[in-house]
Amino acid sequence: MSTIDKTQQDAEKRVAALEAVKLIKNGDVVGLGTGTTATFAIEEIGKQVAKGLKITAAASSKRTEDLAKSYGIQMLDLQTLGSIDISIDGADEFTESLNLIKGGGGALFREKIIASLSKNRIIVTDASKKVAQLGAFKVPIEVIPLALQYVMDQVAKLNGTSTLRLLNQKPFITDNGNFIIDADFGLIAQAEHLAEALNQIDGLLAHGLFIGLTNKVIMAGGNGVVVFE
Ligand SMILES: O=C[C@H](O)[C@H](O)[C@H](O)COP(=O)(O)O
Repeated sequence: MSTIDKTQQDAEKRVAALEAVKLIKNGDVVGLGTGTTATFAIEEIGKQVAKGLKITAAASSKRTEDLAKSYGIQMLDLQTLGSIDISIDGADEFTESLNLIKGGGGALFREKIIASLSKNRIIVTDASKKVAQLGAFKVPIEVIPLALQYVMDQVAKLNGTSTLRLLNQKPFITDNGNFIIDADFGLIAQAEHLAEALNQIDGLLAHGLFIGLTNKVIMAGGNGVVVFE
């Protein structure tokens, strides 16, 4: 991607994020996503908190938690939360039917917990994330390390090709101490079925197919903001 494209994409991410933050009300418990788009939302929430917005929040990753704290946002422990009023997060791909692939940043497990707890799940994206069919982006899968080969073999039975995610030539380690494999299933004809099949695999902590976990996608593109709900 050229610098101009990246600048345009960042501008779109920011517009979408700011639009989502307008939905937050005083007193809300807010779920904070992870990634570059969620970061724009967290920065804006921080500005609103400085101006007097009263909220508490839960983070989907250590880096989000650190960022939110740096903006003075009061953080809650996800472990003790029974419900979240609104969550704002990014996505790697989405369809008009509001199915997503998430986990490009490796935060999918906590993001899924936040989405599951949340009453109003908002996804913010630039226009590049909209697809007719999921699957050009590989499906991130968080795996308990000792089950790595087993999970890769099960993924192969579902016609997926697994690649262990690396960082500095070592396995990428999630906030939960696990590995990520990026699984290529090609274009996914029936995302619901694949999600169900992946859910059955022991040792697979979470996969990046988010099915029925989104209320609204706010997408910003060259022609302004489009909302899918
Ligand atoms: O684990 C990371 C998350 O699922 C992100 O929301 C996703 O990867 C999109 O990230 P970004 O907003 O940086 O494109």
